[in-house]
Amino acid sequence: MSRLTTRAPAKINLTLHVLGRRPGDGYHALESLVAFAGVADTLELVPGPDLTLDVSGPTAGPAGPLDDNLVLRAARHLAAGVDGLRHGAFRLYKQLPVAAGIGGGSSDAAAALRLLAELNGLSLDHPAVIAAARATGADVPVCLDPRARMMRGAGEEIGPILGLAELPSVLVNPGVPVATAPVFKALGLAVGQRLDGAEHPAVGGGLDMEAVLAVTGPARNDLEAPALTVAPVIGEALALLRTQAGCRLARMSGSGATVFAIFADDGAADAAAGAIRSVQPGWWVEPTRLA
Ligand SMILES: C[C@](O)(CO)[C@H](O)COP(=O)(O)OP(=O)(O)OC[C@H]1O[C@@H](n2ccc(N)nc2=O)[C@H](O)[C@@H]1O
Ligand SMILES: Nc1ncnc2c1ncn2[C@@H]1O[C@H](COP(=O)(O)OP(=O)(O)OP(=O)(O)O)[C@@H](O)[C@H]1O
Repeated sequence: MSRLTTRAPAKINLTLHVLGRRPGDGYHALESLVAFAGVADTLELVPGPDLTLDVSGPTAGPAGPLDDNLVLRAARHLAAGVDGLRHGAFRLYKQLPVAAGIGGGSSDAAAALRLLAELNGLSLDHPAVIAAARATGADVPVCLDPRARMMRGAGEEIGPILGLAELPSVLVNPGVPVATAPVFKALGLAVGQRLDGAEHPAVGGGLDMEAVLAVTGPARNDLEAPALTVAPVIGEALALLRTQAGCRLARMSGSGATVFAIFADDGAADAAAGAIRSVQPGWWVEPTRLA
């Protein structure tokens, strides 16, 4: 087999409810409606005897040391679970912002597992693939087959594909890296603590845009308030999106700092992206679709 390639799209939490903090590992129990954007990193794999990684692209530097890259970590986890796993040379083109709440590293890791699964004739629901995804990070399982779904538990419970309508959107990252752990910590929950009334509304399949807005509008991202204490500029990004014509919903993704807005149509999303870029030329601003 020659070169294999795949895209690693940005993950967007359209909603994120924190139900409490689990006894044992102290991870937070979540319910989140996750969708994926048209903007992506790209990953290729040239099969060969050595497991290696080369990273290029505008955000290659912030992604950190090669040896710690989530692509290699995921590959090592899979190799530990599959005797004689075939691997090779990965090449990652990194353009998603890093430490940004859009699961860039998780999506890269999941992309690596997809390519390795393809090379080795493993299905994505093979127990070793799922175990490697879980061991690599909480967001990796939902990124394995990147289509809109509910995610529960600490990220390990993945619901069926929902088949959401494509949502014209704009993603905005105000340029401040935000690490995930301090945002969860700022919630201030004790291990074992449960939050009452935090349940997520039921989400059906095949929703059109109005139905998605009807479900997501009254829902929340419970990490938005703690993230705002860590990076107040998130509030400026949200305010700027909310003043754009055709904005139907604006919210933070994941643990921030990236915020997204859903627009009435692609034209409104493009116009909003242009307007935001002209006011904030240093920010990462991408019109896209979520699904
Ligand atoms: C905020 C989300 O992005 C929402 O999709 C995820 O829950 C976080 O996913 P992630 O970045 O892949 O998270 P990991 O790298 O596994 O964990 C980073 C840190 O976040 C905290 N963490 C993560 C997930 C979770 N459900 N509860 C947590 O408390 C833990 O302190 C953990 O040490
Ligand atoms: N391929 C990669 N891309 C980005 N970051 C990586 C990668 N591999 C390792 N990292 C490290 O992982 C950390 C988290 O980066 P990432 O961009 O995945 O965060 P995030 O967008 O906040 O993720 P999430 O939404 O899952 O919380 C970074 O600080 C970086 O050093």
